[in-house]
Amino acid sequence: MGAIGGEELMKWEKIQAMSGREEKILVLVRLRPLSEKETTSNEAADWECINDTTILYRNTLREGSTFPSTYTFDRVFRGDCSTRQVYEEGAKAIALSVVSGINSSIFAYGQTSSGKTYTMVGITEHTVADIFDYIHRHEERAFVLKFSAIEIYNEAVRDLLSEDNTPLRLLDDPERGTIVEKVTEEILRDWSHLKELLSICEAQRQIGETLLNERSSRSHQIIKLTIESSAREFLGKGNSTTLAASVNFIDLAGSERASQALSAGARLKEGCHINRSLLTLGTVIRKLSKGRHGHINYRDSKLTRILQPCLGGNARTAIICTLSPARTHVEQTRNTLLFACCAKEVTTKAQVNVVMSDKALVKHLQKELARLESELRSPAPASSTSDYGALLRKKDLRIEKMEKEIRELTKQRDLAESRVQDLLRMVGNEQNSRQASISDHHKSQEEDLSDDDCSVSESSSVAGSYYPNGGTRKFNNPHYYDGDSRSNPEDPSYQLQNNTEDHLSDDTSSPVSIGNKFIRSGFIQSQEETAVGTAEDPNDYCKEVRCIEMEESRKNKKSESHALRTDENEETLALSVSGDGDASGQELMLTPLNGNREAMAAGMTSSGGLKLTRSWSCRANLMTDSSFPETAEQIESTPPNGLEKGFPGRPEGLGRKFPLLTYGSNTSSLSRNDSQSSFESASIDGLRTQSIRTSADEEIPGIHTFVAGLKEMAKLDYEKQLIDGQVEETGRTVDKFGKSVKDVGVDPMLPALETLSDWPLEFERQQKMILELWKTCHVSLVHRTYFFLLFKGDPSDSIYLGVELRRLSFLKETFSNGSKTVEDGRTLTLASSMKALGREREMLSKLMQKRFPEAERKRLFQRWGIALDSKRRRLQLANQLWSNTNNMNHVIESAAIVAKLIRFVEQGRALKEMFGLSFKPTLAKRRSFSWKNGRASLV
Ligand SMILES: Nc1ncnc2c1ncn2[C@@H]1O[C@H](COP(=O)(O)OP(=O)(O)OP(=O)(O)O)[C@@H](O)[C@H]1O
Repeated sequence: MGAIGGEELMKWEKIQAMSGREEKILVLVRLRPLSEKETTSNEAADWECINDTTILYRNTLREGSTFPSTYTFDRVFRGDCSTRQVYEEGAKAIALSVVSGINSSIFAYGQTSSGKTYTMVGITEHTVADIFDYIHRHEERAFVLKFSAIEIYNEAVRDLLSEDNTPLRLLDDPERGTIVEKVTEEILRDWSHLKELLSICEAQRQIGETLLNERSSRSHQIIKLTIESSAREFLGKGNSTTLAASVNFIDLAGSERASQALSAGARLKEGCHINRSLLTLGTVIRKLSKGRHGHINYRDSKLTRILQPCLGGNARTAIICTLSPARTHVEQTRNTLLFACCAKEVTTKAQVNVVMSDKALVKHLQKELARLESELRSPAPASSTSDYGALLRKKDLRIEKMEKEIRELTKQRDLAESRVQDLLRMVGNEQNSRQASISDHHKSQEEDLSDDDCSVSESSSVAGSYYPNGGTRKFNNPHYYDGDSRSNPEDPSYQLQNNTEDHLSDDTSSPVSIGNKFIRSGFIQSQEETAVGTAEDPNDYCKEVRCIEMEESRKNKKSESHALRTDENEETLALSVSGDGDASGQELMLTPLNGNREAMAAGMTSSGGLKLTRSWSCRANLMTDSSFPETAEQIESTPPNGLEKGFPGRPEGLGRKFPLLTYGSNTSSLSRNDSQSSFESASIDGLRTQSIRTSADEEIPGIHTFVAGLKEMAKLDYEKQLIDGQVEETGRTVDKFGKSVKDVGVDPMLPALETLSDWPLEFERQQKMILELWKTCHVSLVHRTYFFLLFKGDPSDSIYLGVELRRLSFLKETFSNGSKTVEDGRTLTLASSMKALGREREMLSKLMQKRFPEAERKRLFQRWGIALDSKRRRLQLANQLWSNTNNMNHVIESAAIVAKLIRFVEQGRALKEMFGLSFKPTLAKRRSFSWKNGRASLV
């Protein structure tokens, strides 16, 4: 015995030498035949496989030339191909890599009913049958086969082989990456046993589905087969090598858009999560297809976290895209093909996974040593000088490669160390802030009575310091922001405002305790990672949150250290927070860049702080110090844009999906999110409430959630228009101004947006309407601030502005009729919205104590015309915020103050791009638009 089997060793050395090569994901397309139903309803089949690699769209006349008519992939399968053929000629080579110790995965992607499950069941069975066959032919080796099955539904992971329905947690293992905790594994003994398990699995799925509204296509199912094999001869003798790899069979949820299958409430929530996983998958594939530059957002969904190795990592991967040929599904088919095209470009680098016993490793090294020694001893033949040269070059290359690896590893180590440092610091900060918030809470309770502005709990502060004409203008005129005085009393919005918001915002009868919420702040972000109603361990939150926190803190640091670049000829406002460490001397300023020197002279003391560029139309106001010239009637009489007619105006329509603007009567508390710098008014976002809330009292979704809600809404809105026929099949939205906007920003796979020809003017107009409607509908100030800071006039903002306008118009109409709307089981009325806004103002007033040092607060009070000896000065200020939507200075400064209060760190375009809200136009020349461009429309 003694020596490890030479043959054995050679074998895995050979396999290892083969591994580590980059290869592209194999993309297969399978067209199913028309279903019986489709045939009965005389559906036309528009797609045809014209050879083994090309699929053709036959109906090009109908679509014009907007889309390509042929698509080429590694292999395409016609409707009459069997699953056996798809396996043999497509997936088999990849799937069976697993027996050589190489991880592999087979995905099925496509819309509902396109044949994903039909295909995957067959592929799984054929693979397992072949694996068993392989095992029988290799009796010299011992195999252990394990089988597990999980389902991801609404971002909750469930073990399909366990009776226990408790959602499973994801854990980050330093060696194995993200793993699912405690997945039941069945040891497989034969194929029929697998069949049995598959049927158990299927039965479980069906039971689960029944519970989950019978929506089979809503979940992602991952079946994993792990194979460990070692030479039987050496088993148990401590000197064997083991190959260990897994093959994953992934039956993804239907890729169709949520609104086509879902309506509201739980279904909407479901769709939202499905979208989250599928959208993230789409984004990840799209980013990977462009090369592995920059951050890949695997961690944004459970699906991509679990499947990270299969997407660009250590695995061989095949994606089977299933298609329906029916004409009515053309859009979904196109989307699937678009996904397939991106997937084609993604590369993975699979390695052979060898687990070597210590003894085997020692033997291997001894052998290697002996070989090198003998090479040294026996001089090479004289003729082989050139061989030496080649060898030397090879070695040099190897050394270079190893040095690179060392550098990479050192970098990783440094990063890990700095993360640990960050974590330690964070833990320390959290403890400090916990204590601070507890004491603040007590203080603020006392202060509610006395409103004594003397305590300072934080070292930075905010006070608008930029004023038109370069001077420091005192806001000592209480009517300075009183835009309402010019409103038309006939105007329903005027009535709404005057009857309600003003007096309600003074309502301080229900103080909200936030002290305890501050303590939990570090956990907020993690809830985005958490399923609704899942009882995940708080440690899990903690773990996930901290990663995000570190990410955030890095981002924050970055944004604090450099100002955003803007076009040189673009006059831009910068919002600067100085950070010189002196609490009393710190200021947040609205500062003009490139164009208003007087303002710079007016006490601008920024010291390399955070700068927020913005391009909402403010120049006119800055220059003229006047309010909007338009009266409320003019604004009112501005015709709604053409898309308004698609507005459903009924609770079960799009109106039900207006979470961003709805005010729940049952969400009464507000709190702070330190990690995300966000702050949510009571019920800003129904979607968010549905998606990530574990306790309504404790959660404050941040900007990520806000953005997720926006995107979802934009998507639903688009789909609504599609259904109503306002969007052509080509994906163009036509509004009454005759402009067309391509369907982008709605689908992550669609890359382009056409610039509106006179977008700057249109932006001005829509912006004004939105500002008015926000006030009329008592929209959360935090929502307004997020929106205002995110959408600054880029052409790609048009989608979001349009959606916002339609939602607000619906809400206004609902409220002015005295009607209510139901959103996710909550009844929303004008009164509940006003109440929520009142609570939000109160909460913001409390945060002022924490965020602004005393001197800063005083300055703010003076600027906003609040007597320093008056009672409840902070609340007075909070009540003034966003109260005059006609005055852009007011709006800007209100946004600045709220941003500071909620610790919103705006990172300009980067932020939007980070969230995937920005989409570059391709056809028309992109026009840079800033407040400078918008001037004409305002003066
Ligand atoms: N290639 C095919 N040949 C014949 N029938 C097919 C084919 N593909 C799918 N079907 C049939 O179409 C129907 C829908 O297929 P399947 O359930 O696999 O779709 P799916 O994409 O998995 O849908 P979901 O997303 O809802 O799970 C089934 O009745 C199936 O038998």
